[in-house]
Amino acid sequence: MGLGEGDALPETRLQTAHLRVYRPLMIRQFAQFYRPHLRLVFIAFGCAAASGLLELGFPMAVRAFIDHLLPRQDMQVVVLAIAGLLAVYLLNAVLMAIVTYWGHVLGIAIETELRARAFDHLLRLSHRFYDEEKTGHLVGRVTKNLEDIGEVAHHGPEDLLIALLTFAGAFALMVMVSPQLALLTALIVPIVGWAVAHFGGRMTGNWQAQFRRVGAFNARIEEAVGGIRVVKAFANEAHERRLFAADNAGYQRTKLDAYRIMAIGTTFNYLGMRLVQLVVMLAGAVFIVGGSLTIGDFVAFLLLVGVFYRPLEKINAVIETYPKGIAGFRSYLDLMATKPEIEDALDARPAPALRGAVRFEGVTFGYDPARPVLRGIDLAVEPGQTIALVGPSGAGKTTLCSLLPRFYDVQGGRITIDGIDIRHMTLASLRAQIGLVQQDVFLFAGTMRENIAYGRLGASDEEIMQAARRARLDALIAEMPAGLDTLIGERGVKLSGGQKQRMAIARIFLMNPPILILDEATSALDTETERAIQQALAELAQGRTTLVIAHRLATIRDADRIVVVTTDGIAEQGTHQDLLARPGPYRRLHEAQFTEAS
Ligand SMILES: Nc1ncnc2c1ncn2[C@@H]1O[C@H](COP(=O)(O)OP(=O)(O)OP(=O)(O)O)[C@@H](O)[C@H]1O
Repeated sequence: MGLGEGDALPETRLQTAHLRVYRPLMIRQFAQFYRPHLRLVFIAFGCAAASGLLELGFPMAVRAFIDHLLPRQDMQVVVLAIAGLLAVYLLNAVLMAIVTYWGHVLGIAIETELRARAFDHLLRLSHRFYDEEKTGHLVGRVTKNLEDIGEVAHHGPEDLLIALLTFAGAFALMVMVSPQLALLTALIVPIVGWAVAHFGGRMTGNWQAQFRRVGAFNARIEEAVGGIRVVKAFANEAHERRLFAADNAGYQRTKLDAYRIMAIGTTFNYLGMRLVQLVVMLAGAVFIVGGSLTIGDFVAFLLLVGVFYRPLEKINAVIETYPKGIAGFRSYLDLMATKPEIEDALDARPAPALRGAVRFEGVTFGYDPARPVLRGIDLAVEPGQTIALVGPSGAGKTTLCSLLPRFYDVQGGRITIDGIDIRHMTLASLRAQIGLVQQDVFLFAGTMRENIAYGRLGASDEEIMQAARRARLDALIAEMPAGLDTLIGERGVKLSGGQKQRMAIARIFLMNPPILILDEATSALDTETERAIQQALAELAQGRTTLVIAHRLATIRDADRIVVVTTDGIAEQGTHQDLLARPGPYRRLHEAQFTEAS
């Protein structure tokens, strides 16, 4: 289906990297999800098969009724036969109820499992993946895209089984009743079968497009709502509305394409089926007149044609569900095929309790390997030392620090802690020993207690309060009407910048790691808050190996060592006094800030 002009979908890595997932492989991968539910499979499919067989019996019963019972004109036998049919119907009703409920239990169990795996996979994917992807897209992949898989998981194999049974069974009976009519029917069936397969395939493609569309506007909503304060500050509502309208219209077009396919597909199927009926009626009439077919045979045959087509009709009726489920499973497979860039090595061991001797040895790294940000960096930090990283914006200070918890892996050289290459430690044990206070503090929409406790889940109230006290948050908590239970809004919007930073510091007090990375906030705070935060940070750094990314030189005078990072690497290092004494970049930076401040 063609995309209109100006209609290009945002190209993200995941979207363009659509794998060609071959059908047999896909079916095999899907089949493995049934394995833990074999009992349910047996119940649902067993009942479905039994129900299918009972359905087949009905036309034959009608045939016997017309040709053998009616001519006897014995009401007692007629009533008996109808009572027998009632019993069969009741049994069939029970079977269908079982299939409906337990079949869906099975389907939903599979859908839930897929969703859990997809979410788990998202948690495992690395920073680089998230650098490229948009949240809105990813939300769609775990929610809407998987919606109909449960339906397909339930109905797909069951319908297939019933289809096979009824096709084979009905056709055998048709041949038995009238071989000539059966042959005629068999000639027309492939046309209808082709239509179902063809339009189903086109719908699957359309659903994939719809998912991308939904992803695009989810991302748009997520950005506009997430950045609503910026949108309003620039009074750019009209601009956002226009962008959204374009996405919305794109989705509308794709959906209309779907309904066009559906309309044509349904018409084809309907006509195909009716055509068979008419041909059978015409030919049947000729055979009846010629004396080679009884009325009972004729009626039974027409009913058998109905049974024969039911699976096709069913597939057609759910033409939305199947292709949507298949497209959803493809999107799931695509996501799962994206391997986490950074994972535990096979021989990784949990790190012991670290002392914090950090060494960067000839470290080279670039987000794009062709354009390294860091080249041959050598840096050694003794346990408990505080090292301040300073230098021009974009020099790679943050990048250097993000290599330590392995948010990205070095491309050359290595990083060791206490002499162990960090790639030989398990990620969880490494990261549990590195505390990170970022410039841009992220808080979850919850209470102050929950946010502080994120540093160590399961910490007691006493421990949380102690961490809050050390982060100079106790006065604030005492002021709040709900104390620690105060809700702080999405991303902590109800807190001030300084309060958010102290929340981040409290978390790390609770976490109590031997290594610390402080990305100093650039925004200036009032002197009192600034002092409170500096005191809290100084206390936090005590006894821990600390890397501070410093923007204001005044805050790092007491650092054990100051390292000046420039785009060409480490330009110089030493104490504040040492560096000031030389006419190097530090002195220039210092003079610049000093002149600015005065
Ligand atoms: N996630 C990323 N993907 C691609 N490039 C990045 C990414 N993060 C940073 N960069 C680039 O890497 C370079 C170093 O950035 P980095 O944030 O490490 O600098 P910095 O010294 O910490 O700067 P600042 O003092 O402004 O915070 C910059 O050129 C930046 O554009």
